[in-house]
Amino acid sequence: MSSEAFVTLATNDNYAIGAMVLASSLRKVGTQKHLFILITDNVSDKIREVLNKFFDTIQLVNLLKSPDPKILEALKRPELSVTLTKLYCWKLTQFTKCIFMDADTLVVQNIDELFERQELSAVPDIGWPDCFNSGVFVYQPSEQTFNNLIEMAARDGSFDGGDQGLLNQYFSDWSTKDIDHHLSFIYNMTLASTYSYLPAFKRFGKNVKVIHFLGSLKPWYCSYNASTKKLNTFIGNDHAREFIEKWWQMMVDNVHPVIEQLNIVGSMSSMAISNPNQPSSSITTTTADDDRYQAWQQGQMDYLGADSYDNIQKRLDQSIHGQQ
Ligand SMILES: O=c1ccn([C@@H]2O[C@H](COP(=O)(O)OP(=O)(O)O[C@H]3O[C@H](CO)[C@@H](O)[C@H](O)[C@H]3O)[C@@H](O)[C@H]2O)c(=O)[nH]1
Ligand SMILES: [Mn+2]
Repeated sequence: MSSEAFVTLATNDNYAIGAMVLASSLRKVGTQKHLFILITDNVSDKIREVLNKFFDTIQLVNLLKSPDPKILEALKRPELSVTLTKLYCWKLTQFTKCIFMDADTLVVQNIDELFERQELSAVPDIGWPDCFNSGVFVYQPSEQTFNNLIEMAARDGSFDGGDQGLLNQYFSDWSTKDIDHHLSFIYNMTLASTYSYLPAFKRFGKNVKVIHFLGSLKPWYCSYNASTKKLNTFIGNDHAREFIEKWWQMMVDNVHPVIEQLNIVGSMSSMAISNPNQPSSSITTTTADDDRYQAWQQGQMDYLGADSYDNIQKRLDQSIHGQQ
């Protein structure tokens, strides 16, 4: 077994779909590295079956039942539970070096060269470039580091309530200590950069190796027409659209056939690709009925049903009008 791995995390079926697309994209660019996913109880059995086809190892972690008192102490802050799950990647000491990638990333060129970098290497966050973005990072598994991180989470919390704040607190000299720990932006290009610095994107965009769909508009919330290879509705610039369509094309070409082969589309009563911020009833697509199944066969996949546009619109309204 290779001693180096790409590691991701999914705590629900939505992110698991993202993880499958990520894994497909990694294989498509020819990596031979181990593909590893951490999941929690909430990932459905059907989706786990599909994940098996994409990942070499699926590891279930269940923090809530963890016997470790330090973890339970930290879990008094429920919003940290997902954060702590990501930290579990440090426990994979069967590997000497790993690259953690968020489930909302897509690889478009081989990135195996990152295994030559040291812990902790990452890309500056475009919101505050003295902090790194924790969507892609090179690290070295270690029980000691894991314990230190959990201790810090329990003691100090995280300044942004997520793993990114905590990791930046822990690796606090990242921005000043060693420039070799700064990865090029091409390893974690966030879509917002196509809005905030378009000329740079036009000049360097072709070099991009990893796209990160950071923020609340995840590709799986968009509705895509596989016949026209276009998003059905999309508010945003053409570059962002192009990347989301790339994600969807990977989904249609590599993930959907596996789901179909396992006969999940026909047998599932509902496929809950839902947004945790919205009531799930309004955005659950029932795939069992014949009409939906036929639509799938014709490439008309609309995971979120007709309501997806409304939900995106609502979220955009919230950000434009500043309502939380
Ligand atoms: O309900 C959830 C939420 C997140 N994740 C996993 O955690 C990652 C991070 O969440 P994400 O929604 O991708 O966050 P971002 O929109 O990317 O926001 C930023 O803030 C997060 C919290 O600090 C960091 O984890 C991210 O790396 C950083 O890019 C995901 O990709 C998944 O792998 C789940 O499995 N389930
Ligand atoms: Mn992310």
